[in-house]
Amino acid sequence: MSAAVLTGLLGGSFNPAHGGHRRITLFAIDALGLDEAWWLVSPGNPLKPKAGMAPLKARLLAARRQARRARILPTAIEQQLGTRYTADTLAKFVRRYPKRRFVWLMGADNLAQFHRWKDWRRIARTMPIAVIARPGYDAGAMTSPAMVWFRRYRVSGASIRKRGQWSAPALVLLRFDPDHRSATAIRRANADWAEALLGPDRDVPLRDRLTFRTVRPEDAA
Ligand SMILES: Nc1ncnc2c1ncn2[C@@H]1O[C@H](COP(=O)(O)OP(=O)(O)OP(=O)(O)O)[C@@H](O)[C@H]1O
Ligand SMILES: O=C(O)c1ccc[n+]([C@@H]2O[C@H](COP(=O)([O-])O)[C@@H](O)[C@H]2O)c1
Repeated sequence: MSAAVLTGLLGGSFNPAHGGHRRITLFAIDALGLDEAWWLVSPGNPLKPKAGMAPLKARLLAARRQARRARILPTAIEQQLGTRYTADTLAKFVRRYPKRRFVWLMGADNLAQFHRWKDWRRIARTMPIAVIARPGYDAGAMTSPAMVWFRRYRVSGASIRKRGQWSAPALVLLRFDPDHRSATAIRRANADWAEALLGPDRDVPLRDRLTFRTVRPEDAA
């Protein structure tokens, strides 16, 4: 019997996607022995303001560019599922893809505020979580309320590599060369990135922009 496909999930605003996303994802694929990763381009992070958030279409297009020629599949599946909260998305995922196994990936900035996410302990019980070090956030992540709870569930990357031999909750802390890139810095340097990317489509009303065809995880090889 062949082993289940092991897929990493990196949720994000991707406003816009940048080389740091690509690099941390490739690093996680390697460190955890993942077969692939899906980027879940969020319709809207529940904890982030809507102001300044580019249309989903532009964020997905930028994500596709960043993911080129890598085992990374950008998707707007939360838009299709109608979910905003990660706990709801992941509950649907495990029902929808029973033959896959998933690992939730996130940067240390998200571990620092993970205790503010809806049903964060339920997320932790749904699948292992791997946290990638991020400059400026590692100390806050280590002392965060969620990390206090996670301490007893720490495992090594090697234990994720041994497919089928782990169960959630499980937390892996991944250390590597710090990557200083951020979407905030890109927006500061180029506030019009989405307009430029959408080109002639830029005047199409948002509701029509959202009728674009998304890559669906089912289409993944
Ligand atoms: N340079 C980085 N190092 C480690 N993790 C990162 C890095 N950039 C993004 N991430 C992680 O990737 C995921 C998606 O990030 P997101 O789309 O919010 O980008 P961002 O650069 O953090 O954006 P913003 O600056 O707008 O907050 C999050 O889990 C985030 O922690
Ligand atoms: O479910 C929540 O309560 C929740 C709160 C904050 C962030 N998230 C998710 O965290 C992921 C990272 O978001 P971001 O904006 O930091 O890139 C993205 O998938 C969000 O939907 C989820």
